[in-house]
Amino acid sequence: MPEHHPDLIRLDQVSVRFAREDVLSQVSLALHDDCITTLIGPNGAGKTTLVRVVLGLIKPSSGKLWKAPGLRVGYMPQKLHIDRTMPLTVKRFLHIGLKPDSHRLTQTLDQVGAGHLLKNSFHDLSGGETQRVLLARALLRDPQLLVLDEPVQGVDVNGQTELYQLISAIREQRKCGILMISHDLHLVMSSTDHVICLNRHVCCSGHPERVSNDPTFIELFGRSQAQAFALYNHHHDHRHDRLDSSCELLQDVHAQHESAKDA
Ligand SMILES: Nc1ncnc2c1ncn2[C@@H]1O[C@H](COP(=O)(O)OP(=O)(O)OP(=O)(O)O)[C@@H](O)[C@H]1O
Repeated sequence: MPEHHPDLIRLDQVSVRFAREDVLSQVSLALHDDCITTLIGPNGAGKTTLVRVVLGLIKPSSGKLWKAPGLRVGYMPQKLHIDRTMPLTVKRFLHIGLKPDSHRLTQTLDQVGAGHLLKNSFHDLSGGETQRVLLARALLRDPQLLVLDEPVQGVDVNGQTELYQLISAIREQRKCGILMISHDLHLVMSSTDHVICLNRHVCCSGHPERVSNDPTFIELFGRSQAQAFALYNHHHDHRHDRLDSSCELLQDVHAQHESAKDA
């Protein structure tokens, strides 16, 4: 990782234990300004748990977590369940718990290609539109670190590529750090600076190319996946060195729902 990119967060030998089982074991990592770090690993590998540690939603059972003082974090959750009986436009959704002025709101929605959705019902958005609105919500915090938990979930293949391109563009424009969970190695590798391959512990980490050739990566994902990536990596020709907590949000949504019921 380039040394001129300051650390935003450092984990030192962090372990998380649920019901006497180590879900994370002695994980050490650093997240940097203006760098995309992609977290990969099989189901149940502890990826979301690690993200929740980074967000401060889970306290490590042991080890240390350091955050840059005053760090602003924007979080795009994997899923968000909002009661459909609650009428909710995109505009209202983006105001919950945040107080963006209308210029900033419009500007941010435009940045994610969702400016035309402002007055639409949040419930009726497509998968890709929902992800863009969730991304806009994370960006409204003007984050120094953007944390994206499977940002293309529920999006069709073309939409996935567009969303990953959008994430790269956001990093280019804002120079923020990005931590992203992804299963789409072939789509994200070209814009990723650093890959962490997790299976409850860090199996291997580093530059995408190095990780794809690591025996533990091949063991975890299979040779065909590794070869598919190697092929992709061989053919592309661009540079590698340049790419709110859902709990809070849900609490805010429920508070609004309760006050709407009381009114
Ligand atoms: N609060 C909890 N209490 C007990 N066990 C938990 C808790 N949260 C997660 N786990 C367990 O920890 C393990 C890792 O879960 P986690 O959601 O972090 O994995 P993941 O890598 O994000 O998986 P996926 O790719 O399927 O989303 C799983 O076995 C899960 O059941």
